Amino acid sequence: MAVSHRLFRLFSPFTPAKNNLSSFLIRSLSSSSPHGPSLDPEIDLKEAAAELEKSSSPSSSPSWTKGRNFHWVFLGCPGVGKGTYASRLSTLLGVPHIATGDLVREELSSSGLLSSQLKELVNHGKLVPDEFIISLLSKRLEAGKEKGESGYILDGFPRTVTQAEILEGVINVDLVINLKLKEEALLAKCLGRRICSECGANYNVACIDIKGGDGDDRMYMPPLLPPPKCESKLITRADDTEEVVKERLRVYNKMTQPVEEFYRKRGKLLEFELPGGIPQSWPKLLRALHLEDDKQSAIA
Ligand SMILES: Nc1ncnc2c1ncn2[C@@H]1O[C@H](COP(=O)(O)OP(=O)(O)O)[C@@H](O)[C@H]1O
Repeated sequence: MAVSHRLFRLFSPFTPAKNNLSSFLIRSLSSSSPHGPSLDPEIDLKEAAAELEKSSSPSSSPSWTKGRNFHWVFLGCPGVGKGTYASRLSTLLGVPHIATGDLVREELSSSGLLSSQLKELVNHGKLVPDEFIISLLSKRLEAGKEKGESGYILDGFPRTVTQAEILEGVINVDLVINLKLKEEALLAKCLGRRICSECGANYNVACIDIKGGDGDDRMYMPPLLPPPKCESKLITRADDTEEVVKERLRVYNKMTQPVEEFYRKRGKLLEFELPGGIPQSWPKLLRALHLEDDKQSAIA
């Protein structure tokens, strides 16, 4: 039996508590999932959306720069820099950066059968089942809501049209930033990625220099090297090998690219082509978002 089916069987008995975010996300999933039995066929997405509207903070501000109830999503291929820019915006806007990849990796660090089955998927560049990711994200959003979080920047979710439909049914996403980068740079950026095993900070040892030509500008991305305190603690993600990155790029094109179209049709997609490294891209991204960062020269 395929790993994803075995995992679905592990998750399908999940019975969420009533009247909370997890409950609505999971019940929405069960009524829309094309590949699994329904947990509660009487609940539909509209009902979930209406209930959530009552229970969550208001999010209908027409301007994405108003207030702190940002519900933003980052899309983009592996290695494009979603984590880097989502985390900078999260600091600037004072809303949490929620990366489903981080939630998955935390889960993988626990032992047990489920964790080893998930590891098999992640380390082969496959997506984990929608049920699992919805369950993880729901728990994270619930915990945030209890702490008074009233907005967030999602990174790595949604990654399938099913996930996007579910999210759209329960939350009013204001803006989807679709980061783009020359394909030649993506693989090099994933292979150069390093993480500090102690503080979790991300670095990149790749020095990318793509010659211009045919109307294209030269693209230079200097390495993002660690400070001395992290230098000896750097690790590489198990899924950042050449073979697995190529598979992740293939999976992105097949499963996640349709999500771009999903948001384009709804007028929520902001396409942003990264012109180079952080010093060039960050100010340009801020301008595209009509944001200002007083400290930008210090942190670029
Ligand atoms: N929304 C999601 N749906 C399914 N799987 C996910 C999702 N988010 C993260 N994952 C799993 O976690 C892995 C790592 O995610 P992430 O850190 O976002 O990687 P990337 O650098 O490829 O964008 C993915 O390859 C996938 O296995």
